[in-house]
Amino acid sequence: MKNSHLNGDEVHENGGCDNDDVVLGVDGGTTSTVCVCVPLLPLISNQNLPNPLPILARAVAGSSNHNSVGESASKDTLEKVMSEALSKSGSNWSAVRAVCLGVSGVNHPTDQERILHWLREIFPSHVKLYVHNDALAALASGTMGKLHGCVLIAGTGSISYGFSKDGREARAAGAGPVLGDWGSGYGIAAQALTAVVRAHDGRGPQTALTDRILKALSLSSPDELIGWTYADPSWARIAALVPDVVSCAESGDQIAHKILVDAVQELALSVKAVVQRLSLCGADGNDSFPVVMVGGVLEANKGWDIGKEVINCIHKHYPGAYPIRPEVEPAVGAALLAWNFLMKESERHHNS
Ligand SMILES: Nc1ncnc2c1ncn2[C@@H]1O[C@H](COP(=O)(O)OP(=O)(O)OP(=O)(O)O)[C@@H](O)[C@H]1O
Repeated sequence: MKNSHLNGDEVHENGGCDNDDVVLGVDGGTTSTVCVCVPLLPLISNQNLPNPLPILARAVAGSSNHNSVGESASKDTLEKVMSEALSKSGSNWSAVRAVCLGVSGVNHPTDQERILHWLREIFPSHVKLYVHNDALAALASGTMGKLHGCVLIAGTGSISYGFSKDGREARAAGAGPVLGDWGSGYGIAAQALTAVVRAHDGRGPQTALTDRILKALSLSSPDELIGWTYADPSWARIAALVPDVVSCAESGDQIAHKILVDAVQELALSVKAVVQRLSLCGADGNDSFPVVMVGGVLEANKGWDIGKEVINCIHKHYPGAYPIRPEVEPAVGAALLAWNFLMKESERHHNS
């Protein structure tokens, strides 16, 4: 493997890269971190992206959200996952031409700067570095690297994130369960558990959620839910109950149905907030724009399909919104973003 020996401003006929040069795309989530290593040349030499995109290697590690695991563990995880992807691809650090990290917990320019500063200690100055919130990588995974439109992520947590054609960005929700992400997996499951306890106390109506959830958790009484939640309050463990809520709603339980209807409203509201702030729908409200749908909660279900209901709700306000369920994972979206940024810089260089 050769070092490209280019500084960032040099542009050759092939876009300024060697055959062996690679791009790293990283999706740093709260649950896991994925890094893909992509060869740069096929991306540069094709006007259209090759389909399927060549992936040299993929590596997976644990959480890299600094809010969850702390800064030092987050750095260790990111470095480890990049190193593993490079070694699996038979490549090494000196072949890296650009890196795009989409990391959850990057919410402020200071988060971005801190990570960029640390990355600069690993990579020499000619390597292009881009650090963003992981939602941006998810958006790019649906738009094949184009930064336009809105992404809705609903997994354990939820967030809506958008980008306008003139480069403005906006987000809504994604602040965690304490701060009201009621459309998230955690939000839905917490509402369901609350409904069970309320019914048991006599503070709320009876619901099929009681039997369903107790069975799923191998518990015999709602009283035991107190010990169950205190034993391990991790968000993903609670959020895992969403398919049980969906089943109850599908069997006609009104409480479960109402919880899902409220979640749909919350998720659609977060998309609408982003669309409004960025005027993605245009002055007359009819412009078309993509809404990239990501996360387990938006999985298509035969009966109660949360993702479909969210889209129906968005369509009432914005008929031009078109849903995209990405065919590639967010880490590939991050690699595509790095490629896109490189192309833009190369164009700017040619035009100057
Ligand atoms: N068929 C389904 N219908 C609805 N929800 C589902 C379905 N399958 C899984 N889920 C829910 O999806 C959530 C997990 O989704 P996902 O794996 O995308 O999240 P994550 O990566 O753990 O979280 P995050 O994106 O917040 O980091 C859980 O709440 C789970 O209960």
